[in-house]
Amino acid sequence: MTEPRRLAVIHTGGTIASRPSPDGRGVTPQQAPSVPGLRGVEISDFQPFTLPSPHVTPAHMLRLARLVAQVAPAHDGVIVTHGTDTLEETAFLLHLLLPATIPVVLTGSMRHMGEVSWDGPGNLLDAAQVALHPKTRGRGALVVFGGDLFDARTVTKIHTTAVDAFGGYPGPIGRIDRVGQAAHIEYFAMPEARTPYRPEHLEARVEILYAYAGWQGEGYAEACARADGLVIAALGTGNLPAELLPLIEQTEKPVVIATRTHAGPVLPVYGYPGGGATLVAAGAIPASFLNAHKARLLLLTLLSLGLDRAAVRRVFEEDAF
Ligand SMILES: NC(=O)C[C@H](N)C(=O)O
Repeated sequence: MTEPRRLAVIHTGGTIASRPSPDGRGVTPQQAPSVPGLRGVEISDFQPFTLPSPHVTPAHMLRLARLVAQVAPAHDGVIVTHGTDTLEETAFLLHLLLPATIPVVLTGSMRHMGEVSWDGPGNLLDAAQVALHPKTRGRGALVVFGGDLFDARTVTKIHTTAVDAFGGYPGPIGRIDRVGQAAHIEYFAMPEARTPYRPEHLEARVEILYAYAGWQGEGYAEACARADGLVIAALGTGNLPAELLPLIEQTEKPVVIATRTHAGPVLPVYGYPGGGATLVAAGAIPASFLNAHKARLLLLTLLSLGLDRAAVRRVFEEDAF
């Protein structure tokens, strides 16, 4: 007889654990779902917290990363159920903090268990089969949703209600389908080696500012005074209105320039005041291809490790994440 494979399922809340609350005030996380239809798999459930994902903080993510590292050696795969609103942030932090040798797959649902179109069971089964599959070894944290497999660095929530809620440029790195009962899993690229970051805490303060036509820097000075570092969701390839240039020139703290555009890199192309080239010359750090909220988590991790602005710049420049 073959040994059963061991799967750890870590429940954290979200719609996948939700139902309408008895008081009629709306849908809330209540009950962890179970993984359907897996034969020859021994499941251990863990429930470190049960939260809607807008309530999840970097401190919860750090706790979760430690729990995954703790349970992984005794299991063949780990899945994490999570609310979809901040799922990509938790996935990216697990990617940053855990070695790629731990197969950890995050999933959730867009419809709750009381709805006819409840998408929890399919996503759970997909996540479990992906986590346990030999081709998943060495890929670290992944997101599985609607049959698509996503890299934690590029995945993002692209729809507020659709069941295929996740995407992001350049798209999925793999796919799970079924032939009869058997899972058919393909990856479109080989895994990459990388070294995880190991912060003791995530207590640095990093805030995000969102650029818009006509922004004159309102809120910048206040955010800069409070925070250890800033991320700006800038325009296009990382450009800002001219008024921001002198503010950034005067800032000693790291200012990372991401983009509010949904795909593509931040590059020092434009030389008009506030153009990307002038911001970089003023000391700002381009976020590469990370969206603003993932750039924030990377900056938060690096500042919590005590890196200075020059060292932070190198990490972003070298895509060392
Ligand atoms: N589909 C979901 O899970 C959304 C929910 N608001 C959450 O992120 O917790």
